[in-house]
Amino acid sequence: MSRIETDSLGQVEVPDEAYWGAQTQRSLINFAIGNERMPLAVLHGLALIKKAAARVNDRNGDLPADIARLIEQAADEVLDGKHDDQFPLVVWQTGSGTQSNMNVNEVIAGRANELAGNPRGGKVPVHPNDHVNRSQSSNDCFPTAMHIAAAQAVQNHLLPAISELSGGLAELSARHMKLVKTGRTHMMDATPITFGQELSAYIAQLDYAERAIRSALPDVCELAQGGTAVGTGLNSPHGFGEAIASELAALSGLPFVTAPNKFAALAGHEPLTTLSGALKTLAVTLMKIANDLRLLGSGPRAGFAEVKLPANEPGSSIMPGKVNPTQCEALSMLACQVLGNDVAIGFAASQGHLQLNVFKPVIIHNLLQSIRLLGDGCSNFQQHCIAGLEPDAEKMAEHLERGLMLVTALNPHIGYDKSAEIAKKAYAEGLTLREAALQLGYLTDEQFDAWVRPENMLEAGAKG
Ligand SMILES: O=C(O)C[C@H](O)C(=O)O
Repeated sequence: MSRIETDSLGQVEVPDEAYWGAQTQRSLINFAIGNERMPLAVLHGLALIKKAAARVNDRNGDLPADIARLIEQAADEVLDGKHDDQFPLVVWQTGSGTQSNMNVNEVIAGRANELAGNPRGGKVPVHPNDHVNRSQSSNDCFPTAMHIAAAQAVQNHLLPAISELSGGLAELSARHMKLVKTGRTHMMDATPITFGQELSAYIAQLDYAERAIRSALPDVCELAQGGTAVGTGLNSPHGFGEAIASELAALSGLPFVTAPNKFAALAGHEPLTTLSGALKTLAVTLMKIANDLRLLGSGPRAGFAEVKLPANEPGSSIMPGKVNPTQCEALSMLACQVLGNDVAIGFAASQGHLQLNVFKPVIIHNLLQSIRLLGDGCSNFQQHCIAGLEPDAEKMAEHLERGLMLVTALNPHIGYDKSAEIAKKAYAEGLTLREAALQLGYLTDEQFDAWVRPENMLEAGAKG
């Protein structure tokens, strides 16, 4: 069953059960592209704006109090997730997000009218444009919703997940701070390091990424709302931007403020581009961690085999007993996606034409996907990889003993050239360093014991 809804182009048939109106229905018909829905976080961001706008408009005397109350009530239902099925539009629509803004305006009006005792949908007593969209344009609402959604996702999902992974690595690092193993540079044997030291690098790298993300947040907390169509604020009252930003801050608990230049807030997306750059830094860090651990876990017989990754599931459908570094694979795949998303965001953000950037949906779709993947990735990797990861101390000791670069400890005693001769002879003739050194007559057995001590080669100022 259907009903007739109208917009400025005429009449449209809308399913009876839908709260939306003509403009949402037209978008559904005109943009049957892909199956990427507009993220719910953006739609909830828009609903929060409608609620805040109703309050400010009510206070200013720009909306009758009963209409404002109906809008707030319907917006609250949307925010509670009661109407999530009423937002069917895809990302690949108008570049300003107008159709999703209208989708939210129509659903809130459609439900408010029902709450007022009228049939679902329609424009009486609550009109989607005149009342729900009062003092607003999609051009300021949509970027505001983008910033709200991004800030909430970073604050509530990503930052706690980074701490979780960092905490797990810190615990593992502390537990193995004295476990000596061979270091590797250029993928070749180098001087010793402890497993704890090796892991401490990952924690510091995560800290850099986290700091970059945190420092992007203040600009993301600046909101375009109040700029209306082109940034001048036409059709909104004086002070509307400041008033709605503080209303949104109070409603969300996040430190939102009005953007100092509304023209830039509509036409550009520098704050979200910067945030995406910081997410790229985190993806780069996670890629390094995942790659290192799958290398160190390679084997179990014919690889490095210095760490044992948790055996979470059978790895192969054909090779019995094989276990694969699947957590590292998932983490590095999602890092690739985030790196790609950052490229798409960069292209899209560079396409501001005159007063409006019309690549907004693709920016926020990619950005929220990156935040979600990184947050889930950090938590999942902690729980299903780091928490169950154990070093193989025996294998580490074996590699250390056979390693030729312990010879570096002899540099201060016999010089680089003689030390190099020892290493080359040991490698060429399959000897230990000790055997080669003694055969060359460059030092005694006792001197070798005193000078070549991996545990004394782990910090600045140490001399073998
Ligand atoms: O939807 C609006 O409020 C404005 C639209 O994006 C436009 O600039 O044409």
